[in-house]
Amino acid sequence: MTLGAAPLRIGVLALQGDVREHVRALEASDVEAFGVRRPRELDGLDGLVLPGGESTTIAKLARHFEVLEPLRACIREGLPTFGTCAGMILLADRIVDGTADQETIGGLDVTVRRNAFGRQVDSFEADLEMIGVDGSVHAVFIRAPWVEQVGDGVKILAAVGEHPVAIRQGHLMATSFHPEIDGDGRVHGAFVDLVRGR
Ligand SMILES: NC(=O)CC[C@H](N)C(=O)O
Repeated sequence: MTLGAAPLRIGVLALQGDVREHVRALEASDVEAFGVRRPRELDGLDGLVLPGGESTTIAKLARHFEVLEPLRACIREGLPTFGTCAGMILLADRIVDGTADQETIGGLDVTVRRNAFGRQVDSFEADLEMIGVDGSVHAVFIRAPWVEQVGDGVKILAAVGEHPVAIRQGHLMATSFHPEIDGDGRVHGAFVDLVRGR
């Protein structure tokens, strides 16, 4: 008899945003998923999701809970991490239209523009082709960022017009949209594949 491997453990940063929906979407890929907030809860994770919400608020809360530096350290050390919407902004090394004192966690060699699609199209939905996901992805954008400039190591997985909205750089992945809304878990599945591959 062989023993089954322990399921992967994936944390969802639970400072703000739709944590429960991310947990559910991850569970569709047979992983153990749960909210994390304290530095010690990052110990032993196989992967991490940074949800959408308000990037300025999440960064401030991360400072308050003294988890900002531990998050930076985990990402530097190679923890596979998936940022969605505000989570994409938090993973970006550079942002445009942030607030004056806005901090990010960083790690992705990209410039991300906040609220990029403008007031006319504050929120919209689109069916996209995305590298690594079979079939089209129904993507929900809510005051979403786009990727304005990418470094050499960044692979563009999906775009709206000429604007990248899903990217990967090594152990990091990010989408401008909210795959936990209206999704069927396939985008989270692509992230779980990334985690399994590392
Ligand atoms: N849905 C979202 O996560 C919106 C992101 C938000 N506009 C920000 O700047 O953080």
